[in-house]
Amino acid sequence: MSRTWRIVVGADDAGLQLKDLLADTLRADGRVEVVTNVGVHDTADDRVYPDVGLAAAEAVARGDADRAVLVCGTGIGMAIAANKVTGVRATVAHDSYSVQRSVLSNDCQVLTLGARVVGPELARLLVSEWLGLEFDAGSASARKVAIISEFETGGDAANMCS
Ligand SMILES: O=C[C@H](O)[C@H](O)COP(=O)(O)O
Repeated sequence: MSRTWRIVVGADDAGLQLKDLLADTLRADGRVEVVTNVGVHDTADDRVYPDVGLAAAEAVARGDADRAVLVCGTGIGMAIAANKVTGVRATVAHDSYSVQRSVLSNDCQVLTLGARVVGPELARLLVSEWLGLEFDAGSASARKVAIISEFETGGDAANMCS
């Protein structure tokens, strides 16, 4: 069996319904150890995508969770917000190949989805596939991801290319 994951889920008002569906899907999956729902929890919650995306990404950066699934209207705002947190790599992806490469090429810990772009059943399928993927730190992709991490922590990323 593959490893198990601690997952944070979050959404803004546009992504609330899909986020709750995906939280249920994740909780029913044996590969998921725990799902932490950082909201929004209802339509009265006026937090917007950066509020939720940053909070979820910080949970991943702290090591409180392994990964996050974040939903807004397009997935774009959540990805932008999550990527501002040091050490976090997030992307929007609505197709199987991009979801796969986001992990295997880019070591993304955060998958973002657009509730106004992707249907619920495709979203559930993509999240299920995503759970089965794990970055290989010994792969040729690792050196490329390391350049980004080095830049992020103030290192001389340009010299890592030579
Ligand atoms: O990326 C942003 C999201 O799609 C959000 O749900 C909608 O943002 P907007 O209301 O600014 O268009």
